[in-house]
Amino acid sequence: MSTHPDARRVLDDAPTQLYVGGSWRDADGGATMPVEDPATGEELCRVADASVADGRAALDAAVAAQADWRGVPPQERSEILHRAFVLMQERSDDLALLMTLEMGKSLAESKGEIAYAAEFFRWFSGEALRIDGYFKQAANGQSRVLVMKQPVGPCLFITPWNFPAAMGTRKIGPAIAAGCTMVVKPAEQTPLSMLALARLLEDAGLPAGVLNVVPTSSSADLAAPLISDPRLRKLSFTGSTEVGRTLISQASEQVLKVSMELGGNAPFVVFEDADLDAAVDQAMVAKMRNMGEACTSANRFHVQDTVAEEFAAKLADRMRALTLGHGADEGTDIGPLIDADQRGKVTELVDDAVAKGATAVVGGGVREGAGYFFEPTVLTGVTADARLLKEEIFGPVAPIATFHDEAEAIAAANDTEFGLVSYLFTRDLSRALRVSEALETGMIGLNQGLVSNAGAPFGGVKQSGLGREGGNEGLAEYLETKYVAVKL
Ligand SMILES: O=CCCCC(=O)O
Repeated sequence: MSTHPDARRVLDDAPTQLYVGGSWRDADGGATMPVEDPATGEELCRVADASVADGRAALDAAVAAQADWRGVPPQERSEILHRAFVLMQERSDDLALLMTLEMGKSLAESKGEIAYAAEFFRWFSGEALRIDGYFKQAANGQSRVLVMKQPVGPCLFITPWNFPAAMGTRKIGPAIAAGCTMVVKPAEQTPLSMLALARLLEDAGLPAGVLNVVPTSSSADLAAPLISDPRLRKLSFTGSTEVGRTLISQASEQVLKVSMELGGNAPFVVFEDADLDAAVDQAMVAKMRNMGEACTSANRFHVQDTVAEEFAAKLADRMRALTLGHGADEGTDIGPLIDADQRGKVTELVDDAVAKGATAVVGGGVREGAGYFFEPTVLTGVTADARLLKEEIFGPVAPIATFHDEAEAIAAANDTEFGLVSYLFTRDLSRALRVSEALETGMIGLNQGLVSNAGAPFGGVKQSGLGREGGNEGLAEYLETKYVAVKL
């Protein structure tokens, strides 16, 4: 258990029941599941473990609330979101500590995530006021075209453990703005942050039944009947491509609208004309944010051969200087990975690269002792057949490969079935635009290692997903377009 002076209080105050139809209640039969501290492996508390029947009750509540909720004026929906934004800032310290306890990231990172998560409430409180349509004369002058936007209807959100608040608010924010009701199934490892968000939205005045939260240890069993229920109108998921594929196929039965934020394999491309120190600074952000447990994480570094050695040495120095520890402890830079499975996968990928000829300049293995720690690692001499160039690492490991010219860099960057984000470092404007046009990803960090922004369209191409979250595009995902042909 963390020695942070507020840890016990924050855990004792945290809601641990299901939130359904505006009431807090136990799961069917009183079932509970443990929440573990990944830094120590200890049980922090127990949370209600929703059954299939609890999931159905949550959808019943969302369906029952939909008719009234869509009639609530945009200004009221906007004000609820704005109050939620303010409350999130007021509660930031406690929400961040709760997140660190259940997820492991450092307190500074958790505070950063709470601030980022709150921005989705602020952004969509504005967007709620800008839902429009249009009226025009038909081309032949004989009739009129009236176009209106309406809420899609009840949604199911399946959210991940790596950003337990922000991946929720960027679905919940636009759904509230558009007038949709929802059921949220948070990740089994991190239910506390989502339940705390439900309490916050209740305090912000969100009417009963608009948001329902059902943590469960039986995700697939709970989700499947909801996805095949004809009353559900939309499914939004953030997580692996493998699970996303299954969900898309289940959703096809009812021709559900889907938004999928799936896996990534982000290339971080450094040309010899880049500002190398700035590139190293941004590499630390792109690689080490969230201990590398992010779909946006720089998965592989492609560095021009003339500067690769210098880049690797500078990156290794920065990685060596990081302090591993409990996320709630003063001075911790890097927390643990989420669980033994995740750490096992990272270990396997690093061992594979080393067996095929890579060298660990720093790190390379697990940190022994309690918790799921993995050392910050830089690998050089990574061969083209190493699995970690193709698979998402989701850990603090930076493999460095080299390229000779621009064409080779683009080919290497695009050599993946994923297409979420690329990072590109160059001081040559023409090259920056040329390469940006050639990169097959939904987002590009140009001379910066972070693309996240509530006001921008986040999302991928290829097998990284469908749809966009954030920006104006994020609201459109929750609106249907209806056209009325008007005979004068
Ligand atoms: O795993 C994906 C998380 C994306 C976090 C972000 O929005 O930056």
